Amino acid sequence: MKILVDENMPYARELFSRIGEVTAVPGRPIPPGALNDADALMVRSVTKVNAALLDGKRIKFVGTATAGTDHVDEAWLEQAGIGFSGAPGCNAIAVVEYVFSALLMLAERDGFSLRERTVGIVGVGNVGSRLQARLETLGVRTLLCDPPRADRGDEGDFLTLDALAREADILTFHTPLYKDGPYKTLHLADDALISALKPGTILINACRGPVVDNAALLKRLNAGQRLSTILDVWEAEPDLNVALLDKVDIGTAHIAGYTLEGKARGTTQVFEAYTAFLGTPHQVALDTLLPSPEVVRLALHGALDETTLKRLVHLVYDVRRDDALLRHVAAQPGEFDKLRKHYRERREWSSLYVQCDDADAAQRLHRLGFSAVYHPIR
Ligand SMILES: NC(=O)c1ccc[n+]([C@@H]2O[C@H](COP(=O)([O-])OP(=O)(O)OC[C@H]3O[C@@H](n4cnc5c(N)ncnc54)[C@H](O)[C@@H]3O)[C@@H](O)[C@H]2O)c1
Ligand SMILES: O=C(O)[C@H](O)[C@H](O)COP(=O)(O)O
Repeated sequence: MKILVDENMPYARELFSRIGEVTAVPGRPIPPGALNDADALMVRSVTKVNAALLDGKRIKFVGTATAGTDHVDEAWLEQAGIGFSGAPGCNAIAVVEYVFSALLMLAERDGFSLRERTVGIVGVGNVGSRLQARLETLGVRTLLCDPPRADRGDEGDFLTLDALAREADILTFHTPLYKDGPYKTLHLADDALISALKPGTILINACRGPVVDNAALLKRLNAGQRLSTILDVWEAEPDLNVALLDKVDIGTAHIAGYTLEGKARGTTQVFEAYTAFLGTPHQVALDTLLPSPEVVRLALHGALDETTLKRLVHLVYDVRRDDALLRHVAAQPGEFDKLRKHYRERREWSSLYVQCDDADAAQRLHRLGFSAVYHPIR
C-alpha cells in the first residue's frame, strides 16, 4: 500500500510506515506524477483536494491533518467513493494560546488589563469554546456568536454578530470558511461591520483569511479608523497583501495552530481514521511521540497577576517572533510558505511544569492549561 503524505506533517513517516510505504511531498503544489500509484493521500490545508486533483487516480482515502476542511471538496470525494477524515480540534489549544500571546502583548504595549475588556467570540467550536473557558478563568467577560449552535438549540447565551460589534472591545473570529449557504462566513467582517466597531477595538482573525474582507479592512485602516488588528490568515494566501501587513499590529504566516502538539494531534487523528477505514484500527498516544520541551519546569513564588501570566505565556510562546519573521520576508515571493515549512518548534502551555507556592495561582494556572501544581515552600 502506497501512502502519500505532506512533508509538513510531523510523525507522518513514523506512523504511516507501520501500515504501508510512505512518500513525503510538498503540498502546494503536489509534484506531477506523485499521485499516480498512491492508495491514500494525507494533506494539510495548502492542498486543494477535488476532482481536478484526484479524478482517474486510484486514491481510496484522503485525510487532512487540519481543523479547517474548506480546501477539500467533500461532496466530490463522497460521490467518487473516496473515504475522508479531517482532524477536528487538533490545534484548537495552539490557536487559543496564539490569541492570548497576542492580547497580552497588546495589553502591555497599550497599558490595559484584559480583565477590563469584553471579548466577543465569533464561532464557538473547538477554538472558540476553549478560548472562552480560559478567558473566564482570568475573569474576562465574553460574548458569544454562533448562529448554527444557536439554531441547534445548544445551551449558551448566543448573540448576533452586530451585538458583538457594538459591545465587544476585542472581536475574534473562529469560524470555518463557508463561501455560501445559510451560515456564509465569506467576508463576515465586511466594510459595514468593520466601520461599526467601537474606536480602539482589537480585531483578530485566526481562522481563514476571507472571513475578513481584507480590502475593506485596509481601506478602514488607511482612513484612520482606530482599530488594532491581529491577522494570522490572509485572503489569497500564500500571496500576502504587504500594504495590509504594514498596517496591522500583529501579522503572522498562518501559524496560529502550529504547535508541535497541534500538528502531531492532526497526524495521529488522520492515522487513526485511516487505519479504522482499513478495518484495522490503531490508537496512538501523543506523549509517546513528543520530545521533551526546551524549558521543562520552573518555580513560581506568590500570586498570579496578569504581568506574571504574560511572562509565563511569552516564555512558552511569544507571537512577536512570528510577526517579525513575516515582516522580514513579506515582499519576497515564496517566503510565506517557507516560513511555514521551516517553522521553529513551538510547544503548548501544558509542556511547562510550574511549581507554585500559592494554591490559588496553581489552581488558576492549571485551569489555564499549564502543568501547574501547588507545593508549599517550608
Ligand atoms: N490559523 C490557524 O492555524 C487555524 C488553526 C485551526 C483552525 N483554523 C480555522 O478556524 C476554524 C475554526 O476552528 P475550530 O477548530 O474551532 O472549528 P469548529 O468546527 O470546532 O468550530 C467552528 C464553529 O464556528 C461556528 N460557525 C459556523 N458558521 C458560523 C457563522 N456564520 N457565524 C458564527 N459561527 C459560525 C460553528 O457552529 C462552530 O461552532 C477552522 O474551520 C479553521 O478554518 C485556523
Ligand atoms: O485548519 C487548520 O487546522 C489550520 O489552518 C492549519 O493548521 C493550517 O496549517 P496548514 O495545514 O496549512 O499547514
